[in-house]
Amino acid sequence: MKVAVLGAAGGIGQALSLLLKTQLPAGTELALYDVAPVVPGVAVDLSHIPTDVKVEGFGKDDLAKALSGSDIVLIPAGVPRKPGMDRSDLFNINAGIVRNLVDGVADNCPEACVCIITNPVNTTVAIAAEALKAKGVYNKNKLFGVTTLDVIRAETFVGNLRGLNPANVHVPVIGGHSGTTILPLLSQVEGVEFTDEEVASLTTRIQNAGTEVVEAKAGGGSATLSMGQAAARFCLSLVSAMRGENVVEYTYVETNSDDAQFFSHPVRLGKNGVEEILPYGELSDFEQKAKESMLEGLRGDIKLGVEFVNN
Ligand SMILES: NC(=O)c1ccc[n+]([C@@H]2O[C@H](COP(=O)([O-])OP(=O)(O)OC[C@H]3O[C@@H](n4cnc5c(N)ncnc54)[C@H](O)[C@@H]3O)[C@@H](O)[C@H]2O)c1
Ligand SMILES: O=C(O)C[C@H](O)C(=O)O
Repeated sequence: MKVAVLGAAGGIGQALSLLLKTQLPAGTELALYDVAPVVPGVAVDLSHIPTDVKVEGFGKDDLAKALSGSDIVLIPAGVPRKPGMDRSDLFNINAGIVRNLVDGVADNCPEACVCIITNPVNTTVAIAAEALKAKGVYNKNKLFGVTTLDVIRAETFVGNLRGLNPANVHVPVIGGHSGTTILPLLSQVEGVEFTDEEVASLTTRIQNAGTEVVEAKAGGGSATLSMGQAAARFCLSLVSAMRGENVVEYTYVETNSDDAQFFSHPVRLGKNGVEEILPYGELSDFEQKAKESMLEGLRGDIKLGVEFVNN
């Protein structure tokens, strides 16, 4: 098994690579690619940790070597937000970065599962899909927008509010990954009841959690450590599924449902990526209204990505 991290020298890339070096199964290869000249050093640094995961660093001219033979490609390459920006403000820079890297995936490891972290995820996943289609290698079961951070935040905030261990709390989060497109299904949290006021304030907190970090970092970037943890969880779930285990994660995938072309659902992962897209169940009146009012924006975000590649 080979896992490649593109953007491995960045805030997310380094945290994620550390977690993968210590948690991937023995015998895995971990390829770290970045345009930043520090990337070989990040790989050397990690290589001194005594696990049976072989780490190699690849500089900007070696994308093909980094990707060749990869089974899973994680993409956190690109610029993060500063205070006052929306995720959509990152489109101008990050759209081209994702397009180029996904072209590299199509040329060097077209069968790999591709996990997009770079914002705006609502749009960059559509860009990745269209780029893979243009190369004739798109498989909708192998393209994922990583929305796990919304899930782990929701679990943390609910656990903290109720004095529960967040590790034992499970909160479905559907939709997209920005503002009101992030829709936590608090009505489905087992064993916990919320007042209407709690639902409203928790939903807003989960939707604005990225901004909470951006403001707290005061110009120093966005979530990197919690995102590293979230992406590692998603990658390790995918690895387990590829090795035959039964794993379900919430992730932004092509559904072609009435909601939107791409939508976060509970997804049963398997040897070939998406095994089955599971229904997200019954919504409360609050959740149904919140879903209806965000769909147009989410569809617009997706259209922007489709047009970026095709126009
Ligand atoms: N999906 C999510 O939930 C989520 C969460 C947090 C951040 N993000 C997004 O992840 C992205 C990265 O955030 P970060 O904090 O790690 O940023 P960062 O600036 O710390 O790191 C980004 C890295 O990408 C590299 N890079 C830039 N262009 C590249 C290219 N063409 N090829 C390879 N590497 C390239 C940079 O050299 C840098 O090392 C941002 O777009 C951010 O908005 C997504
Ligand atoms: O908020 C951001 O810009 C980064 C990320 O999408 C997050 O949710 O933390």
